[in-house]
Order: sequence, then structure tokens, then C-alpha cells
Amino acid sequence: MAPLNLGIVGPGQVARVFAAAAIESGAARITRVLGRGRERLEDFTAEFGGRAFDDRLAFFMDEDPAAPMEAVYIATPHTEHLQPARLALECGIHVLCEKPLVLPLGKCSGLIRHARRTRVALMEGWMYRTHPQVAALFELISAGELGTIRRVESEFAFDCPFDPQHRLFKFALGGGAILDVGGYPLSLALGVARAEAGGGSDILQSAALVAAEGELTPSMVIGDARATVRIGEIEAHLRAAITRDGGCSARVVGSRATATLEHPFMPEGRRRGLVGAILIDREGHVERREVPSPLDCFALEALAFRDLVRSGQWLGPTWPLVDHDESSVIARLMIDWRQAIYETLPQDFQLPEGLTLSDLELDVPDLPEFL
Ligand SMILES: NC(=O)C1=CN([C@@H]2O[C@H](COP(=O)(O)OP(=O)(O)OC[C@H]3O[C@@H](n4cnc5c(N)ncnc54)[C@H](OP(=O)(O)O)[C@@H]3O)[C@@H](O)[C@H]2O)C=CC1
Ligand SMILES: O=C1CO[C@H](CO)[C@@H](O)[C@@H]1O
Repeated sequence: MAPLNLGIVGPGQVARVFAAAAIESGAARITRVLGRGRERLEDFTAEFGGRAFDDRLAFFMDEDPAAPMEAVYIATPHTEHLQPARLALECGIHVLCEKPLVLPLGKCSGLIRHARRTRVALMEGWMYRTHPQVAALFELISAGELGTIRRVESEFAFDCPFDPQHRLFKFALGGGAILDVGGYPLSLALGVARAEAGGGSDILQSAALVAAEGELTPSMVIGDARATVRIGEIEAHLRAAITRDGGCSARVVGSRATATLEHPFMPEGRRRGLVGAILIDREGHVERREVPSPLDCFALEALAFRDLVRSGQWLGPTWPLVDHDESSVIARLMIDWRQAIYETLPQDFQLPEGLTLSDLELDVPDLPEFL
């Protein structure tokens, strides 16, 4: 299958990892790169190819046949996903967008509807879901090997030194643990519930936040967050942090056995890790099932996106990847999770830079049109 002619929006840290994997796997060749800093742009294009742009409209509208663009990978900070995504859809360009798909989160379903209306492929970048270890876990559950699932425990927590200018700690850029890594344990729990229900997305409608708590950083973003979420009969205990080194975990407790993914979100605990493993505990007897992959998650994700685009269908990725229904429910639950934590603050709390909570996610009026 022919590689995608891909544009990169935001040539930062993760874009470098993704571009290397996409090129090596044959999923894409980089034809355009959009950034703000000339030096960073030139470093990126020197390493991965493509023409450099520092103007968004020129990047999308350019008609140079030597640098055609069928699709974009958006890897800017969270708050900068929506505008390029909407512009891409207007131009009929397919979109693979890093998580969380958009801020304000309340715009997620609207963006998905817009993509479907314009018949453009839109995929949220949950790379961990492309690794065969996740499909293997879901198959175990669907096959009933664990018995009835009642509980999921999952966490993604790392300790980043506090820097108020870093995107992780800047409220105005969508900083905080829930928006950055909360979606990993959350989507894992939703995926488990779907697997138990046979893969369909109807069960997702039952998902609801039961309880939440967390602590803020001095820059007023959520540093460490816990949540209990109910999905059908399953209770999920979730944790996300950018201020505490808790690592990554995923444990699925069934009536017959408990399954634990050794490294749920990055096989071998590494971005370019290949070999996943599931530990299955049956009354104290633990079986370790390895699930190797010839390619890492970023390469698998790039290939899945290429296949989606080439398939010509615009309804988005399909189970066991995060599909559009799941993206919408992740966004809905993240709104509730964040809101529940901010609601525990005194009424007169102050957000930085004169912002209000609704500037990022709640009941916002339509953003101005960009064309
Ligand atoms: N799937 C995964 O494993 C990972 C996903 N991510 C996701 O990718 C996105 C980017 O993260 P990461 O690569 O760590 O971020 P970086 O800060 O390393 O890169 C962000 C890029 O966006 C550009 N940019 C555009 N607008 C802005 C702005 N207003 N402020 C700051 N930078 C801007 C940056 O600067 P310039 O334009 O100057 O080049 C840079 O190229 C996030 O949404 C995050 O959730 C992040 C890490 C891993
Ligand atoms: O998605 C992600 C995965 O891991 C990173 C930390 O290592 C996060 O910051 C990021 O946004």
C-alpha cells in the first residue's frame, strides 16, 4: 500500500518519535511540516524530510505538486489541536490528532460529526491501543477466561519537575494530569468494559464518574488525580499524575482470574517497546503470556491510520482501537473528572492569566471561524 503524503503540525518531542516510526514502517513520507520556530522546523525537515511552513494557511492551501498532502498528524499542545484539525477537515485532509482530541473537550463530538459530514478520516492518537497486547487482553476478557469482570485498576503517573512555562503545567495550554495522561487509564477501563460486552459501544453510554479527588500544582493545573468510574457493572479505579512517579499499571479483576498488563501503555515501558506481556493470576498461580509485535506502537498507529485513509471510509477507526464513540465518552468523562476536582476548591479560587474553567472545556460559545 502506498505511503501517505503526510504533513506534521507541531514538530516537537512526540512528533519526532512518530515521524521516525511512520517513515521506517513505510506508513508515510513527510511532505510538509508546520511549526513556529524556524530553527526547530529546519532541524525537523533536515532529519525527516518535507517542506517547512510557519504559516498555517499556506501549509494547508499550498498546491505545490512536489509536496502534496493527503493527511496531517497534529502534535501541538492540547489547546492547539482544534484549529488545525478544523482547517484540515475543511480542506478534505485526513487527520490523526494527538490526545486529547480537542480542547474544549465539549467540542469533541462536534469535531467528529464535522469529520463524518465532510467524509474525512479522523483518528485520535491512542497509540497504545494498536499494540497486540491490548487486543490479546480484550480477547481474554471476551472469551470469558477471567470470568465476570467487576473491577479495573489503572494508572499513568510520572513526576515532571515543576516548570510553570512547560505545557504540562500551563493552564492556558491545557496543562494537568487528567488532560495529559488521564485518558490512558480511562480508555483502558472503557475498553475492558466493551470487551466484556462483546466489543459494541452501547455499554459506553452507561459510563459515569462516581467520585474524584486530586491536588493542584501552584499553576492551578491538576497534578495528581484519582477517580472512580462505573461502566455497566464494572467499577474502575483510575489515577493520573504529572507530579508523582507512580508508573503505569492496568489490572483487570475477574471472578475467575486477574489479568495484569506488565506495561500497559508502552510495551517494555519504552516508547519504542515491542514485547507486551499479560500476567494471568488464577488463585495464586501466575501465567505470563508474552505478546510480541514486529513494530512499536507509533509505527502500528501510523499503519492503522494509513489503512484507515486508504480504506476510503470516514467513520473513523474501529474496535479494538479507540473509535469515535469512545473518543466522545473519554472527553465527556474527562470534563466530569476535572470539574469534580475544581469544584472542591474554594469559590473564589483564581486561575492564572484571567482564565476561567469554561475557557478550556465547559460550556463555551463557538470559537471564531478561521476561514
Ligand atoms: N502519544 C504519546 O505517546 C504522546 C502524545 N503527546 C501529545 O502530543 C502533543 C504534543 O506534546 P509534546 O510533543 O510533548 O509537546 P512539545 O512541546 O514537545 O511539542 C509541541 C509542538 O507544538 C508547537 N506549538 C504550536 N503552538 C504552540 C503553542 N501555542 N505553545 C507551545 N508549542 C506550540 C511547538 O513549537 P514550535 O511551533 O515552535 O515548533 C512544538 O513543535 C500533546 O497534545 C500531547 O498530549 C505527547 C507525548 C507523547
Ligand atoms: O501521551 C503521553 C505519554 O507519555 C508522556 C510522558 O512520558 C506524556 O506527557 C504524554 O502526553
